[in-house]
Amino acid sequence: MPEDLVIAVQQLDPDLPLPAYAHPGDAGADLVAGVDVALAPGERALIPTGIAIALPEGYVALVHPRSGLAARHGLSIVNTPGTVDAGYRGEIKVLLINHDPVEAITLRRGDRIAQLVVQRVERARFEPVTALPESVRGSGGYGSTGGFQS
Ligand SMILES: O=c1ccn([C@H]2C[C@H](O)[C@@H](COP(=O)(O)OP(=O)(O)OP(=O)(O)O)O2)c(=O)[nH]1
Ligand SMILES: [Mg+2]
Repeated sequence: MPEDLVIAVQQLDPDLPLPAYAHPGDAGADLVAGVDVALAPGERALIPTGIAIALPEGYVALVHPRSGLAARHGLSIVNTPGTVDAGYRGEIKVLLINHDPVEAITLRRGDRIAQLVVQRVERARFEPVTALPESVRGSGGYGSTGGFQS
């Protein structure tokens, strides 16, 4: 097993847990809501998680929705996946949205609302050119290979 990457976490709200993996091998560490929330159908809200982190340079943390909450309640994240930059030292927040057309969603402080995926990331230098190298796909996109059968 590779060694864990150690990430410093500041607990802005000491009663809330650190991000935690539910199982060995999980990619996402669960984040909890720092407050009670009620979301009407279609409503969104920026929810604090009670933590701030210091990612090492060369890493990013992505805030992903939890699939169970999405499937059962229509709960997702507006800007999914949210991007936590390595230099960010503020509180991690989650921009939740209730996609259910009729049911409100009620969440309690401490409920697991999202998951944080830590990844290595490249820093690019964007270099202007007059022509790009050719590729098999070329400029085809947005359904150029077809869609559903129906
Ligand atoms: O789901 C998210 C997304 C972002 N952030 C924090 C960390 C990130 O480093 C910072 C800025 O995010 P982003 O770059 O996506 O937002 P922006 O609208 O471009 O703001 P800025 O101008 O501050 O970069 O906000 C979160 O806490 N949760
Ligand atoms: Mg930005």
